[in-house]
Amino acid sequence: MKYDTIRAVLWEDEHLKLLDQRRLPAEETYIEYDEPLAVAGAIRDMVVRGAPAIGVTAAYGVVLAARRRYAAQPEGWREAIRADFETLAASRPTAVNLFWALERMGRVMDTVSGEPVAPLLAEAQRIHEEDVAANRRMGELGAALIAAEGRGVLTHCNTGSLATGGYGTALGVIRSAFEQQRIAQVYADETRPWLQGARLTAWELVKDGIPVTLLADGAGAALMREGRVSWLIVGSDRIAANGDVANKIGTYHAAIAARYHGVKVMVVAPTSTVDMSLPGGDRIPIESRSADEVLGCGGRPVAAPGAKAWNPAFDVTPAELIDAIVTEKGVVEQPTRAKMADMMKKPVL
Ligand SMILES: CSC[C@@H](O)[C@@H](O)C(=O)COP(=O)(O)O
Repeated sequence: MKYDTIRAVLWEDEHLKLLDQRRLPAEETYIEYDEPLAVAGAIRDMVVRGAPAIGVTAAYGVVLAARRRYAAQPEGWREAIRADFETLAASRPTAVNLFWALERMGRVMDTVSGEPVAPLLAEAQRIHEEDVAANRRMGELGAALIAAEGRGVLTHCNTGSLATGGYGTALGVIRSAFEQQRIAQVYADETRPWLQGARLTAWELVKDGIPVTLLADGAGAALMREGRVSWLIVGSDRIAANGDVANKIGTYHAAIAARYHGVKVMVVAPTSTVDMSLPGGDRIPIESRSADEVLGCGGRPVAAPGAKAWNPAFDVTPAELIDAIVTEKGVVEQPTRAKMADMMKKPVL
C-alpha cells in the first residue's frame, strides 16, 4: 500500500522483531526478542519508541511472557506472569498506550482457560492491526482539515510508521494530505536531543518521496513568521480528559509560537492515547531522561565538561493552544472536557 512500507514492530516466526531505531538512518537492523525482560529493556532504551508502537510492543511482550511462564509452570503461570507485567509497565512512564495495551492483554488473560499463548497472540495482533486502521482513518480526517492550498506544514518528533503499528498519526495525516496535494512541503524539527525528526521523520519522508526540510528546533517561530506553514501537526503520548496534550519536549514551545503567528495546531492520536482518568495535563507523568542525551550528540560528548543538563522527554501543551485533536473516532475542535468525553463515547468511525 502506498506510503506504508515500513514496519518497526513485527511478529515473525514466533518471535518479536524490532527495527533498532537507535541505528537509523545509517543501519536498518531488526533485533529478535523472545523474553519480556529484554522487551522492557528495548522500550526503555528506545530500540522502539513512539506511544502506539510502545503499546503494540508491550502486547507482544506479554505473549512472550505467557509462553515462557506457561511452559515452566502450566498450573501457576498466572501468578508468575505478574512480575512480567510490572517489568513491562516500568519501562517508560509517559505514553499511556503502554498501560492501555497491558490492560487489554490482562483482560484476555483473565478469560482464558488452558493454553494462553494463542488467544494472547490474537489480541496482540488485533491491537497492532487496529492501530494501523486508526491511523488510516485519522489520516483521512486530519487531511480534510487542511485547506487545498498546497502550503507547508511543520511537524515535531517522529510520528510515522516507526512510532506506531504502521502509517503514523501526525505523519499519517501528512501522508494523506500530501497524496491529496494539500501539502507541498513538510518542515520537520530536528527534535533534540534524540533527533527523532532529523533521523527518523526525514528518513520516512525521503523514502516516500515527500519533500522534507529540516530545521533546528529553535527555528520554528522564524519559519512561521515567514508564512511558510499553515499547520503545526504533532502526535501525543498522553491526552488528559480536558484535552491537554503531552508530547515530545519542544511541542509546547512550538504551539505557543504557532498561536502567536496564526498557525493552527493539530494533534493526531488514537483513543488509546487518551487518559480520561487524568483531569488535566499537570497530572501526566513526565519522563526524565539521562543528562548525557543533552550533554552529547549522536553518542559523542559535546558540552563543556562540568555543565549539568535538564532533560524532560515530554512537555504538556494546554488544550487552549490546540485547534483540533484528531482521533479515529472523530475530530474535536477547540478541545474541552465535555467535547473529549463526547468523542470518547462514540463508536469508531
Ligand atoms: C505517534 S507518536 C506520538 C508520540 O509518541 C511522539 O510524538 C513522541 O513524542 C515520541 O517520543 P519518543 O521519546 O520518541 O518515544
